[in-house]
Amino acid sequence: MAPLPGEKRNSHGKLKIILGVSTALLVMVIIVAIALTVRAKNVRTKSDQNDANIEAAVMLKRYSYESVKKRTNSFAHVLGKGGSGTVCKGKLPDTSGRDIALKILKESKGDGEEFINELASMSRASHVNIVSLFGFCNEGSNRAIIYEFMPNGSLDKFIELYKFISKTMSTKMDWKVLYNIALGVAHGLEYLHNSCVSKIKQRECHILAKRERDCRVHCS
Ligand SMILES: Nc1ncnc2c1ncn2[C@@H]1O[C@H](COP(=O)(O)OP(=O)(O)OP(=O)(O)O)[C@@H](O)[C@H]1O
Repeated sequence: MAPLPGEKRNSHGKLKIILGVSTALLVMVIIVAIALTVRAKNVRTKSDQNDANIEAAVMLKRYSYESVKKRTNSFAHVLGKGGSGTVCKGKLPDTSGRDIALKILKESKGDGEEFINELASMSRASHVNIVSLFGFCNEGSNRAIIYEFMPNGSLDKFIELYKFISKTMSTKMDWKVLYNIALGVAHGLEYLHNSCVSKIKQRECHILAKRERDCRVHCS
């Protein structure tokens, strides 16, 4: 049965309403999608700028947690443990592949401002008798500091080993070696004391041995 003229007008009207609503919905979806894309881009740009600002402030390279985890073989080789974290051996996540000691800080709270400020003051200390900083990682609660690797570890253990070797080989300890170690450490401490890096003066310092005659002050 053919539709009555009134029914036909009615279904045309319904179609127009459906088309109108669908077009409005489509336009809304497009606007929301564009707004979300622009917002995500702004957030990304802001976070990139933030990363660049942090790197500039601390004058150190920032590495991702993933890259340091990979280059320390998932923190497999533990060198030692301190009050604030664990130190692992690894390689610098760059093409140099230099040996590093990575200090993974215990789960840390806060927005990391204090961590960044401390890194900034530590990174300003540069001296031949101070253990160098190579970089850092700051991803949420995953925070780590990358130091140059000191193959002979802490000086007290190195001296013990040196004493042991001298004893077993019936040789005398070379006082020149000890004198050079003491001189290097004194130079490092003197630099820290007289440099303008005020915050470092309040830090705990240890002596680590790189080679027989090359010991450096390590501020952790
Ligand atoms: N750069 C490094 N190279 C080689 N070994 C290291 C290095 N840094 C630390 N270690 C080893 O890890 C151990 C712990 O170092 P860490 O800096 O955590 O000591 P700490 O000063 O007692 O720590 P904290 O200040 O957190 O109490 C050291 O005694 C040393 O054996």
